[in-house]
Amino acid sequence: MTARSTGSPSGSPSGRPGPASSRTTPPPGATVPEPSGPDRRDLDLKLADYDGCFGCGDQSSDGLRVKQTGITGTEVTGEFTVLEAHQGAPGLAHGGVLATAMDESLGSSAWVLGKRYVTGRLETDFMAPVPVGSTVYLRSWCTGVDGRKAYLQGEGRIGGPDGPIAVRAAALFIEVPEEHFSREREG
Ligand SMILES: CCCCCCCCCCCCCC(=O)SCCNC(=O)CCNC(=O)[C@H](O)C(C)(C)COP(=O)(O)OP(=O)(O)OC[C@H]1O[C@@H](n2cnc3c(N)ncnc32)[C@H](O)[C@@H]1OP(=O)(O)O
Repeated sequence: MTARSTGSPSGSPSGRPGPASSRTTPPPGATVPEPSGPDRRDLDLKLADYDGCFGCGDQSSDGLRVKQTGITGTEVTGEFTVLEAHQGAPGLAHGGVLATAMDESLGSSAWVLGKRYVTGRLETDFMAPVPVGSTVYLRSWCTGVDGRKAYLQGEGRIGGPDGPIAVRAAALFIEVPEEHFSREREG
């Protein structure tokens, strides 16, 4: 696997600091590997096998049903529409729903790295309220990998890929062995 240097973190469109704390910022020397995960066709097959995810599955009527729309390097784009079931304050998306959408998006970007990752830490900045009925455009990318730790950032924009930023996120994902998931199921 070849590697390139860690890119600089996303800018700060509002003058606020970026979303990443020291725990979600890659250490010096961390690199972003070339993705070795699935191509688009494999991805569709994989998702067809797994409808139960609250973030992207089709089985949960109140789930977010995030649709992944593109993969370029480690950057994954997706979108979902805010339903009434996703409200916090009347008419507005619940912050936890937006955090879940970011977890899904960041997790998809980790997934294209080609290993099994779970979210260890998730940080979010809520930048603007999101009305029910809005489509939120998600974008996440990897900022560095250091051993078992993958660092990711992402954003959700309202109404279009270039719309106003509603939420920004930074996360640390941890690589786990396959047994992680069977162990969790067995309790
Ligand atoms: C393209 C589209 C594709 C779509 C495909 C589907 C995508 C699906 C997307 C779905 C998306 C949804 C995804 C989800 O929702 S995943 C579900 C939510 N997450 C979990 O359930 C994870 C629960 N936690 C655990 O299982 C364990 O705690 C893990 C496995 C994370 C670590 O326990 P483990 O015993 O294995 O390892 P360790 O404790 O030695 O830690 C290892 C290292 O990591 C560091 N560390 C750990 N935690 C933190 C922290 N919080 N901040 C800072 N650092 C942290 C730690 O200090 C250590 O560092 P060092 O001492 O080595 O330096």
